[in-house]
Amino acid sequence: MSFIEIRQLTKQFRQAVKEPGLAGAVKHLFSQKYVDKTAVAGINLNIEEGETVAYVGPNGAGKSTTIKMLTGILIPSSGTISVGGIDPYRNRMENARTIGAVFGQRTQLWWDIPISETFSLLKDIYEIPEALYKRNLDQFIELLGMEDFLHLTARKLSLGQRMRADLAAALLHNPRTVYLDEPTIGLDIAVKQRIREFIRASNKEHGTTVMLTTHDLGDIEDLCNRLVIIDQGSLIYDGTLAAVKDRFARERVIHFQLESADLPALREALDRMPKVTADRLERQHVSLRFDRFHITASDVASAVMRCGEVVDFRIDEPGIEHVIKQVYEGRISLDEQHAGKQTAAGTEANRR
Ligand SMILES: Nc1ncnc2c1ncn2[C@@H]1O[C@H](COP(=O)(O)OP(=O)(O)OP(=O)(O)O)[C@@H](O)[C@H]1O
Repeated sequence: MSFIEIRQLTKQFRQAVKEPGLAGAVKHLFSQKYVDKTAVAGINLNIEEGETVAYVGPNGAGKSTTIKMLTGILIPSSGTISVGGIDPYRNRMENARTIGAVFGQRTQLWWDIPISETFSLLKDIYEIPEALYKRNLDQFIELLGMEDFLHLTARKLSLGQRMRADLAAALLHNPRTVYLDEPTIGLDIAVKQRIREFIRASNKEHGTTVMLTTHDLGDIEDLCNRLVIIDQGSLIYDGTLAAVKDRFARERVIHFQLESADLPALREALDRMPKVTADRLERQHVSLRFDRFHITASDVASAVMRCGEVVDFRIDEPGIEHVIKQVYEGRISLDEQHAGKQTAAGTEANRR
């Protein structure tokens, strides 16, 4: 049995349908209409203890809803969840003792209490032994650089300070699992780095299982050994980031700086070349996107040189950000991976 087991997990929300304007609002008072919105549509997922999983997808894909069901905040419409043998919703108290959660958009700190006192209250709530509390607190203060704002109330903290304090509060009791929903949103790069280092250290030192939702590809690259992509409530990929990169980093963009170019001739030449598209087509700047498995960079360059005088050129590989965006937008299908052809940890786990 895996540490986290999710079976056929589904969540539907009832959403009120209102016609626009005041008339619509009044009409709704007398005859309410609702539609059922499926936020999570039959997800199956196994996660082993100590894994660091990025749970990503476009806006509205169902990420936060899944995390809320895992933390026991929301009850599934159907399906089951087991986290370390516990059903998070039915055993909310027991579950809460073994997990930590950070929701980047909302703080869990007491607004009007100094951060140091919040930590001390959490010690009592979670019944953290004195020695462990002291050791964790000292380490967290140092790793997260919190010394300067421990005496301030949450209300007075900057976003970056607040996120660090939230993270420390979530991990003070050494939870076996942490759910991080956008933990680096809106933060500058220095604070992001600190937070990522802190999460890495916790995973390494305590074997904490980490499930992270993020729109920041840097978070995934720095922290996660497994990538799960969800779209419209369903899993569309479960594997490694490296596997996505290997398979899809086939696209290249070649940029030319030209003295001048015969654009109509170049357009005609491009029409004859498969899998080559123009990102930019101007007399002095041409950027062409091509599939390196279909055509070589030198063939693309030769075609451009026949239509103009090339002064300089450069070839770019697409970042993983671009690849994932294309997956979201449905331009790249990951069905092959999802069918289990790859051997990534996730798919292996899901076969068991
Ligand atoms: N309490 C709710 N009531 C009604 N619909 C909801 C509720 N919570 C979420 N939804 C809907 O469920 C879908 C999934 O929402 P969810 O917040 O899980 O997406 P997400 O992947 O976390 O998106 P984002 O990246 O924008 O945070 C969305 O269409 C959303 O409008």
